Amino acid sequence: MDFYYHPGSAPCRSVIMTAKALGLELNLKMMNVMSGDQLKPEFVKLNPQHTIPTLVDNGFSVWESRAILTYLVEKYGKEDDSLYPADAQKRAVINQRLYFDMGTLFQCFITAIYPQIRTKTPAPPEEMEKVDKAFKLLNTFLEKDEFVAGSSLTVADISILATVSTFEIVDFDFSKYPNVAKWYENAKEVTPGWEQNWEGIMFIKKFMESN
Ligand SMILES: N[C@@H](CCC(=O)N[C@@H](CS)C(=O)NCC(=O)O)C(=O)O
Repeated sequence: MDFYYHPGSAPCRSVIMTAKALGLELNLKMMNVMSGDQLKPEFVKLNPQHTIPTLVDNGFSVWESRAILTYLVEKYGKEDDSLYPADAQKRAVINQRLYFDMGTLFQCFITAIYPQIRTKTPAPPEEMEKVDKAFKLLNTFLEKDEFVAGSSLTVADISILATVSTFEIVDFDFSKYPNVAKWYENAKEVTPGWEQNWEGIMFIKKFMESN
């Protein structure tokens, strides 16, 4: 399976962790989006949206990290795999969390935190308010259960773990959100591939320090 990625990208890291959880080997193909690798015609043929992560499984090309995560579990996981169980209501909660991650949590990373990484300027207060609101919501999701979508680790935890850990680049204080802080400590312990995820975070930290 060819996997087009960059270690600094949270969506890419969520795929790496999910593959590890499923015991899958990825043929890693590093892409430098800063220098435009994703715009090369041979890549645009695979993914006209020219985004990473992109997975090519035996000629079948799929992108959008959360679509890749569910594809991998459905194709290569166990029957009724706990990472993405078959039950419609369990799936609905997992999907809700995945869409929350894509549309709200990761989105506010892009608008509030990413510019700080690129230009070292603090985010406008209204952008940081969106971050606060997103983390408060995540804290609420974690009121009853140990994991973001119930009592066991799912692809929603893996996707959100990739996002939440990326906030560490700016030394984000999780202690204001105690359920999130507790979940984060546990998720780091129990998620396969956490070490590779952390290497990606360190990669961005070094990039920030050297620029
Ligand atoms: N929602 C997408 C986001 C993908 C994305 O925006 N990837 C960025 C890198 S993190 C990218 O490929 N940018 C290059 C481009 O859009 O040309 C996902 O989760 O896969």
